[in-house]
Amino acid sequence: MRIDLITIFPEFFSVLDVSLLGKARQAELVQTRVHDLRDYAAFKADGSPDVHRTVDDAPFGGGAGMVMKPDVWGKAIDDVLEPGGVLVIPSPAGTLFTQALAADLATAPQLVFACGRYEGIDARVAEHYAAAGHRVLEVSLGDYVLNGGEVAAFAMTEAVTRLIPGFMGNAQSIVEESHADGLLEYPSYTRPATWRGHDVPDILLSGHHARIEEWRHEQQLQRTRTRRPDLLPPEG
Ligand SMILES: Nc1nc2cc(Br)ccc2s1
Repeated sequence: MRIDLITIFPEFFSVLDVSLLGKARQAELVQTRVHDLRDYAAFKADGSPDVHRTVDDAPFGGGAGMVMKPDVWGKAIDDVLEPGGVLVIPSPAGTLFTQALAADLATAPQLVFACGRYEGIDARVAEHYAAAGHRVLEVSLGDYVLNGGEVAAFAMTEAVTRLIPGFMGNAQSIVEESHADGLLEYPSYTRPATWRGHDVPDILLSGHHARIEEWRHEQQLQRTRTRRPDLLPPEG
C-alpha cells in the first residue's frame, strides 16, 4: 500500500519514520510520502508567480476564518492520486471513522490524505474527484474539532496499516482487540497474581480454557453495555 499525506505542515509526519509504521515501511508493506501543499501554490490561477504561496482565501458568503483554495488542492491531488486510490479528507463534518472502515481501507492500493487547516477545504475539491470516479471519503475521528486534519490522518494511518497482513507480528491479537468483533475487549491481567491487595479473577488461573473464553465474552458484553451501548446490536 502507498499512503500519501498532503499538508502545509510536512514536518508533522516525520514521526512516521520512528513509529511502528517505520518497521512496516522497512518491510516494504507500506510506502509513505509526505507532500507540502505550498509546493503547489507557487503560481496564481492566472499563472503569475505567488511569492507568498497562498493556500487560503476568504469564504464566499462571509463568515469567520479562511477556506483552502480549490485550485491549489487540485494541483496537489492531480499530482498524487493514482487510479484506484482513495481520497480521504479528515473533517469534523465527516462520517465516523470505525474499525470496520479501517479494515476496508487496509485493502486499498493507495490512500491520499488531504489534511485541511483553517475552516477546511473548498467543498468542490471532494465533489470534483468523486465526479471523476474516485472513492472520496470525508471522515471524522469523533465529535470534537481539531486544528487541522494532520492528527486525524496520522491516527487513521496507524489504524489502517496495522491491519495490513504481515504488519503486526501476532495476527491473533488483532482478532481479539476492541471493536474487532463489534464489542469492547475484555480486561487483561498479568503477573503478579496479587498486586496491592488486588487479585486476578480466579477463572483466569483455572486453566479451564472454555470457561475462560466464556468469562471473557461476558466481560466484553458487560463492558460494552456500560461504556458503549451504541455498539450493541439492536434487541431481537
Ligand atoms: N475532528 C476533526 N477536526 C478537524 C479540523 C480541521 Br481544520 C480539519 C480536519 C479535522 S478532523
